[in-house]
Amino acid sequence: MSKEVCIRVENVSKSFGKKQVIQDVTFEIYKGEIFGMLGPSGAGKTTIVKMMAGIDEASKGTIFVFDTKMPHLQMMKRIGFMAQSDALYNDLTALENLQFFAMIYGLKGSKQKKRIEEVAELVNLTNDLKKPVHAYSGGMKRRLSLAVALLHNPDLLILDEPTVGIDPVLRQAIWEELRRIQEKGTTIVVTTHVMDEAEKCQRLAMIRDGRLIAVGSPEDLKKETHSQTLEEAFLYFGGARA
Ligand SMILES: Nc1ncnc2c1ncn2[C@@H]1O[C@H](COP(=O)(O)OP(=O)(O)OP(=O)(O)O)[C@@H](O)[C@H]1O
Repeated sequence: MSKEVCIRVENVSKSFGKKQVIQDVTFEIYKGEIFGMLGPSGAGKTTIVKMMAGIDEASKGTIFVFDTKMPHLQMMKRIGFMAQSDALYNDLTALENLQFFAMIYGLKGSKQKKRIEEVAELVNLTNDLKKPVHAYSGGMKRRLSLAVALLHNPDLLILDEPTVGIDPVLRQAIWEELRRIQEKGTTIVVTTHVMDEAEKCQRLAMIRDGRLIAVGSPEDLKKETHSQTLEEAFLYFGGARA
């Protein structure tokens, strides 16, 4: 794997009104890796990935994606973002949803058709495209959201809790898909509060109370803290900083 930088988070803080929720966070994500953002609910994972995706702006500090300061409209076209709640049109079929978002990305005609077929195949929804989304299960909606995020072939894919509410079998299928996408050279950022998912990432950032408490590969983070599990390592780093 190359060590070229995809995302550089530099001294980033974020406040909502008087409440500071991200405190001077600095780390890098390399091109082509699956990078995890691990932390409990409310730690600040969503806030950080939204700033990476250019949906929100840092109050202090800077985020660079492919050396471009975010937010940046052109760069956002190279990013696929899957939010925590599915932003789908329930009354439309899955195919119509994909066609709608493809149009927004400027994909038309035979190119659009081909790309929709590809992403549907990738998330295993080829045979369910004609169903209205309101007839979809939660897991199918997540997979359709992933397909939407992949439509424009992004160089960077940012997924906010992609497998929440998804059963273990589907969760495994999604991870297999992510690895396939990674093999094509895409950098993937995934937020999670689940330790076994964090284990699947090449490297991860541990976030607690808006602070970066550790960053490294799951192996290194465990070794460094003489821990058997990532959970133990997380508690160690959290406690060491408290
Ligand atoms: N728009 C907002 N206005 C005010 N506070 C906010 C806003 N968005 C997030 N926060 C606060 O920022 C903190 C971090 O929230 P964030 O959603 O980033 O955490 P998270 O780690 O992604 O949690 P979860 O796993 O539950 O999604 C929380 O205290 C949250 O209440």
